[in-house]
Amino acid sequence: MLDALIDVARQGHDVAGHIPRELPGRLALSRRRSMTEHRLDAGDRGEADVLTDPELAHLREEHERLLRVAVPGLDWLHRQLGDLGFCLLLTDFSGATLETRAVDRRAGQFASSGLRAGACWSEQIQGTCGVGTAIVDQAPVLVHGQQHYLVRNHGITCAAVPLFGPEVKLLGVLNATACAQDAQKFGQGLAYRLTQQTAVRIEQSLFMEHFAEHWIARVRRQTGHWDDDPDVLIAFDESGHVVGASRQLSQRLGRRDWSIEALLNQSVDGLIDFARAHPGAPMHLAEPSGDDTLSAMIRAPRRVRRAGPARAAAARRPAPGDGLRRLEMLANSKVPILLLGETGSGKELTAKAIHARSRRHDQPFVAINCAAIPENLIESELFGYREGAFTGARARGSVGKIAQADGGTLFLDEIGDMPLGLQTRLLRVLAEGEVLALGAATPQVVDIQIICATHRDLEAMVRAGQFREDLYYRLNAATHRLPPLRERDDKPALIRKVLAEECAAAGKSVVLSDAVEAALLAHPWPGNIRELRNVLRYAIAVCLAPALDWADLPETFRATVAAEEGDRRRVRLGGGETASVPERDRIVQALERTGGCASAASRALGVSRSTLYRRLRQYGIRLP
Ligand SMILES: Nc1ncnc2c1ncn2[C@@H]1O[C@H](COP(=O)(O)OP(=O)(O)OP(=O)(O)O)[C@@H](O)[C@H]1O
Repeated sequence: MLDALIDVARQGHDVAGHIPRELPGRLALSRRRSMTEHRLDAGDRGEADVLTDPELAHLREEHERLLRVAVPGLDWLHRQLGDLGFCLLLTDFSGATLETRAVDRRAGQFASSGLRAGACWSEQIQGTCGVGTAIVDQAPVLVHGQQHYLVRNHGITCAAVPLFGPEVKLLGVLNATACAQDAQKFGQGLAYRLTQQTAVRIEQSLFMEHFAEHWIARVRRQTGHWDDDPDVLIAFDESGHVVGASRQLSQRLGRRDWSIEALLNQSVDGLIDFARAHPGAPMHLAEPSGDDTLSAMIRAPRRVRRAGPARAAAARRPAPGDGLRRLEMLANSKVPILLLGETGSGKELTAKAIHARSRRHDQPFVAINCAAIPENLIESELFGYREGAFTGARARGSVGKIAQADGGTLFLDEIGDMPLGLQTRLLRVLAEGEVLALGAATPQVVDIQIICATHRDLEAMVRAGQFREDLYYRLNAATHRLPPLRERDDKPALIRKVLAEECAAAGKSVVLSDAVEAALLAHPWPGNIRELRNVLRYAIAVCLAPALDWADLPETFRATVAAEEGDRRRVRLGGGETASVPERDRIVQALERTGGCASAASRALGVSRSTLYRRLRQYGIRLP
């Protein structure tokens, strides 16, 4: 595997600062999208949308982590390029400008060209441009003068580089713009190279921060020349299990499980012992060829896990309604939205709310449940067909759901159940904005906002080869997770809200008795809000008194609650453990005796450190 690392390091070097050969083709495609898909008027001189101050403040809050890490990089780049007449932009993944930098005497001029905080530089709004095209292609781009689609942007030249987070997810774009003449004078190439180098550094800082609780190997190929390759970063845990790697290496490794031993040809104990004995020193790995050397700096975990599982989950838990505003903004910029959540947690309701508050609210909202339609019919349902496309087809053909949603929103529920072949066709719709009906000769251009939803673990499906990785990355830029009802902080308020809605629908007015309220609050609600609504609807229908009583609840629900209460009592009495307790106990005792030191505990138990870590994972034991 060392060869793979050397390749990746070399590739990183080759990519940095070089203008990609395929750029003219990409710009031509973007131009076509601007015309046919975004239907922009190249001569439009109107003011582009700019976020209001409160909207911008909200957006900055949402991207607090990106800003914290990227702003020092933006400032550094400004020190290099500001005096040469460049204005710098940091945008989020939809092209909304979060921060700008320009020297004072030029700031006003740049702002009047739309280079200011809150302005949106998506391709859908500006046509071919640095930021927007870098977002669509997920690759760096250089757009000079008249290569911009809108005439009003012909006077500027832009070097834009996408920024990816540690999970290879697009977070935003770093962009350097100058007046076209200045850029020619002072070197567009220089701006491009420096912007790429800064983007690499920002990505590395994000990686280091994200994996601060893990061991990190910074692998470096030194060539004997002055321009060393960018570091390849690999994060791993004490058992040697690789938990993350920098982008190019991640792509090279695929989604399999890797151990640091396999990647670096060194035992994990050897790496850790070396790092402890020689902090900050590079560890020599190999001499691949001639003068070149490959070395790794091993960084110890910075932070100890402080939060217990419950606190960590609470920290991750979104506040009610949190993020809906951001989704509304995204709905207007045509970034596909992915809603994740258990069944009944409100995905479809959220999709409808996004549509209702978007600019498309008076256009169709078309929903299709990919799990509910037989596999052989989904294709014709989605894409439609021309007359005679297949035996049994309706004589006059049929308009597919995608075309029906033209101008509006297409909601693809249970996207995880979409057959692989159709995923490829959907990807084409997303990339090119065109739909080809079965049996049709020419595609139809469509303008749709796509919202997908699933209760499945798409990442695991990608790993298992059941979901296309490229489609997953297309869809997951704007992901919104709906918490299960049992984890919602607003559970009491939500119960009251659904009760009020169901009372209104039934034309009754009832309240909850204490016993019922306690049962509703304690139940884990595997069917989430749908289950809650059904239980309350039933109870309201049969209730004869002004307060819902225990006896009004559906019998199956009462039986489940009684069983759950029994389980809780057994656990309180310590009787709920399973057969494999002895080994688990021995491990816990060994850790207690050794003050939580994994090495000492593994010696005491007579197993290797990696075996101990495997067991810890297996039994869900966390080190203090
Ligand atoms: N915030 C909410 N307030 C009130 N009712 C809600 C809320 N969210 C969801 N519901 C109700 O819960 C039920 C299920 O919602 P929805 O169909 O949107 O869930 P879903 O996640 O799409 O489910 P599935 O994955 O099974 O399709 C509906 O009756 C809906 O009215």
